[in-house]
Amino acid sequence: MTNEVKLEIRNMTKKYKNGDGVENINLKVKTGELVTLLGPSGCGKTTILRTIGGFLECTEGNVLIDDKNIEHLPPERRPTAMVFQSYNLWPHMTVYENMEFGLKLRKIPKVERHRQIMAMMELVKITGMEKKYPGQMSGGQQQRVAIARSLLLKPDVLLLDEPFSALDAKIRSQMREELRKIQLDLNITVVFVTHDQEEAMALSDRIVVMNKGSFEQVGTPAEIYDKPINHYVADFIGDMNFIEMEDKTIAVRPEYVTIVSSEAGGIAGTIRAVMILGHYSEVTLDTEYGILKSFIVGESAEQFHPGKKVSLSYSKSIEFSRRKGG
Ligand SMILES: Nc1ncnc2c1ncn2[C@@H]1O[C@H](COP(=O)(O)OP(=O)(O)OP(=O)(O)O)[C@@H](O)[C@H]1O
Repeated sequence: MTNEVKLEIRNMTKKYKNGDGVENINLKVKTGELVTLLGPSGCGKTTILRTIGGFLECTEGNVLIDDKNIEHLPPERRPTAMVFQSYNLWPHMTVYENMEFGLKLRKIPKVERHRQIMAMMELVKITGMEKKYPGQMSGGQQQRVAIARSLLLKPDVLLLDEPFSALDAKIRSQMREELRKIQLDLNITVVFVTHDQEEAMALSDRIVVMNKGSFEQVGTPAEIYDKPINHYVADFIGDMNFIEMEDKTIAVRPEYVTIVSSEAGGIAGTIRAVMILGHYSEVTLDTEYGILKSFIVGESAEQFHPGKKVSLSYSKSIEFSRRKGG
């Protein structure tokens, strides 16, 4: 990643006729950076991606790549390429033909096309599948073809709209890792859309947390996780306990909650349930602040059973004032 700005969205608003859309969006993405738009369904992630790709017109504001306004350009003339959730491969073309199509349009000579396609197939690990049709491949393989096809166009900015959401959990995390590696190796600038916070945390240089058409917080995964700026972000990312006081809310991650014997002071609680989740256990407790959770690593959760009276303390917390905490 470098410090130069590759993509800039400046004061962008996109409103649909019914009033839905996104408002006053500002974002700078650096060359080689992977920025993820993260938020619940309907918050406007795809709308932003489509305005960058040229599939939607901004109502107000600009989209710039390398400081040049690209708004007058149709999608195919923009220095962007988009990969969709549904792969969008041409079913009547082989893998090879799918990948070759864009290069032909760009008048790349045949020998050079072949060289580039073979190298790209190797990069995304689909070597040997060039004669297959999309219908003869798994979802993960088809998405590899779709990503390869986009990368062959050497876009300045690659736009990925929930590319892995149709894949099962294991393939999904594998694809995520591979994408990140390719993206770093080739130093590609990526805007990635997902509603999956784990995917966003695992992949991104920076995450934009969205809510109802605007940005709540922009930051590195660690900043978003450790220093959420408000109740919404704290609640949306990871697990969080909220302890409501008169004038403020104290937010505590369950991994920072420790359970001790009831004589020890702190917040009194009664164990409600213990769930062993592999490498850690989730203990839920009834307290005067409602239900609170603690994550415990290792075997120590075995000493807790429902009904046991205990005491809670926490080592790290974030405070939101009630007024602006929202
Ligand atoms: N063509 C359209 N006409 C009118 N409203 C639209 C149109 N497309 C999207 N919307 C609305 O704009 C808002 C943002 O939609 P968008 O698809 O950008 O959200 P999203 O965050 O990508 O959601 P998802 O995760 O479900 O894809 C939603 O309220 C949606 O209903």
